[in-house]
Amino acid sequence: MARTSGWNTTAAVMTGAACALAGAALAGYLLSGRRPKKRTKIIEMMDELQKENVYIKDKERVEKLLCQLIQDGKSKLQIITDFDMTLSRFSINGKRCATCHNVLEDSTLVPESKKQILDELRDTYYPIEINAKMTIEEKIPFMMEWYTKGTGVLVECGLKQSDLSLAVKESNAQLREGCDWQFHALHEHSVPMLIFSAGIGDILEEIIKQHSQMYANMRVVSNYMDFNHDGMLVGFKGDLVHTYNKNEGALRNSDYFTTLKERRNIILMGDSMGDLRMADGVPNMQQILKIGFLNDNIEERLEKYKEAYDIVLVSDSTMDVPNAILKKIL
Ligand SMILES: Nc1ccn([C@@H]2O[C@H](COP(=O)(O)O)[C@@H](O)[C@H]2O)c(=O)n1
Ligand SMILES: [Mg+2]
Repeated sequence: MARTSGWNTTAAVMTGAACALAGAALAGYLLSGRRPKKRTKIIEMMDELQKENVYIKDKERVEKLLCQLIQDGKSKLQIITDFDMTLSRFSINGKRCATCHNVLEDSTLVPESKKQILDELRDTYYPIEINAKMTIEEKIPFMMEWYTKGTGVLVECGLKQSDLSLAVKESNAQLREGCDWQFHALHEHSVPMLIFSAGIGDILEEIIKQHSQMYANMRVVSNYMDFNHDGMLVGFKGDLVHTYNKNEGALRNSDYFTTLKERRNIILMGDSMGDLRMADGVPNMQQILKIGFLNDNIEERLEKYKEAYDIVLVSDSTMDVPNAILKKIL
């Protein structure tokens, strides 16, 4: 078991009725002579949640949720997460990291003439994706247009399956710090993880393989490439997944959620308002803790994110908060 000694104790202390324990304030009191501020709640006791970039609008709700998730334990838990800019990093030293699409679009596999078209598409549609004023319904036709045109251009580039690995290697796509620990821990504790992405499934898996590991408890729903017998890209399989249709299609005819029906508690992680719909197909859901990474257009979107996500992490390049919560549940 890959547990650190710290977590066994913490997990034990935090179970069941012990959720409202007072913490280790006595030492501070004896040292300072001043009456310490009592920390009686889980959200107060978790250092990761005290950071300035962590926003929790309804602390009472999150406290109750955390208590319930901890009390119900790992056997009732499943994870549903977005990939690009949620599991993967948004930027490194101020430079944007590649999304799955960018891995190909910016690679040497794509001729300059096509790059120009793809750049123009990105400049047109990405501002719409992150626009704080438009509704999801207003954005959907634009996302359909972007994804249809963009994948169409990729198909015209004569991409080969055998080139994908090198394209990922040469890109700056990265996983957030702490993903490796998280993937390993979820696998060790047999907690299922659904990765629901409007990126490109083949690239997503390659990024995970190169920077961590694909485990048996992971299931990916995404846009997968269709290659012919010669390994040339000829199209994309199935219905298109874009940023704002994650509530439909892909999982409708699948038995994924039904086989997990006893796992009624969800931790959902995403970076867009569309990601909030990823758990729409879960039957008999009991608790859902929504953790949102806000990476871009921050000021304009913060209020909406605080309304929609239980915990909002602003410009955070790590998995520290989700992992701290998982350490209490697993
Ligand atoms: N041509 C495109 C199309 C989309 N993107 C970005 O991909 C992300 C979608 O993947 P998720 O895992 O987050 O669902 C989204 O952030 C789009 O901006 C792109 O870069 N190029
Ligand atoms: Mg994303």
